[in-house]
Amino acid sequence: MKLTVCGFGGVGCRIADRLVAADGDRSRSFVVDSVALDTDQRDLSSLESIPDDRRHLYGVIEAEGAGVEGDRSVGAAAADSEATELANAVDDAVSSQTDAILCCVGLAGGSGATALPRIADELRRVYDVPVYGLGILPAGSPTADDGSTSTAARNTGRALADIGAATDALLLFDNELWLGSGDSDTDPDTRDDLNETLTTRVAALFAAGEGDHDRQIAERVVDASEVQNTFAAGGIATIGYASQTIERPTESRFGLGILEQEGEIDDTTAIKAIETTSRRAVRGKLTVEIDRESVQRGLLIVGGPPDWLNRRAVSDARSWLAQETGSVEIRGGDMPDPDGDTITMIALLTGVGSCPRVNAFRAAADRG
Ligand SMILES: Nc1nc2c(ncn2[C@@H]2O[C@H](COP(=O)(O)OP(=O)(O)OP(=O)(O)O)[C@@H](O)[C@H]2O)c(=O)[nH]1
Repeated sequence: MKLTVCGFGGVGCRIADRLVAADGDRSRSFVVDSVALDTDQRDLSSLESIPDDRRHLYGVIEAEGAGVEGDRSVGAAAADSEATELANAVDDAVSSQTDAILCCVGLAGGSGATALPRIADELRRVYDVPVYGLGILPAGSPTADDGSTSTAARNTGRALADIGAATDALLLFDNELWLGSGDSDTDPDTRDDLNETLTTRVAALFAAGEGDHDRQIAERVVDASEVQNTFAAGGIATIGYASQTIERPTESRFGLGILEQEGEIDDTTAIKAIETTSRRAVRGKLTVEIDRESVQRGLLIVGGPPDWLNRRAVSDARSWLAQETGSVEIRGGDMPDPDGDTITMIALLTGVGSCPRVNAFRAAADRG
């Protein structure tokens, strides 16, 4: 599925930048073009993969090129004063190839989270393609023991409401869930690790439907419309991901290990590998923790060498996901990788009705 990737604010631009870099590293390309919009000149300059002419500093009068330090009212004023320029900047990065526009943002900040809903509204009015949000929840509890709430928590609650309403679906990543103990999500090394974890999952999902230079055609290739139809449930979305290294069996033609060649894999081994990987993807850590029974739609993508993609096992894994989520709309697809040595499972769960962290941030915003 081909994306125009947009970064809004410091966090959003860093993540968009990582996605563009990840796209350059893989054989299946999913990025059509990219754009970075921020009020902070230093953050914009530190990007590595989004081209210079796609980086736009805005709100110089309001923020003086130094960001807004979490102040949503300054961020909103900056976005309002240059709304047309920002929309035009995204416009330049959208082409006839674009299947969807992905808007990345840190929900706790002041610039990106206030600019995104304004621009997303405009993009949805102009384009036929869906506009998806990719939002980062900050680490930490939204409410302190004494009942007080931080600016970051209140900002996040407000951003969830605004961006949720302005986009076709909002994919979330929760820093708290993925943070090692004692780490802080403001530490540059830690946030690079978080961004890597996120990028791996998001890139795997969107690259899944893209051709691998016509190598091997899957029996059931993931189509951009499958991803779009899954996201069409709307609301909150999350990704589950697991991969398992497989050992290809070898046999020797003359015994005693002479002239070893690849042997056939037996069904039981392939079925077991797909079963365990799908369970790990869905029951393991998602990008944001949700109540799995509140999912409306799901997409399960299975990647690996074609002879390991056992039809029955793949179909059983989908049925299992339907049971696990109580959803009747589970789509599926293959991502064959003839030279690969891993089974990869990507589970996209959408239309989430219950997400405890989202509820907690919304409550913090209501209280504040
Ligand atoms: N996953 C991730 N989280 C980050 C990153 N940088 C910051 N955060 C988290 O996002 C929160 C907000 O960070 P800020 O730096 O204020 O956000 P920002 O995007 O620069 O803000 P604006 O540019 O005003 O939109 C931080 O408190 C961290 O919780 C990052 O690169 N990746």
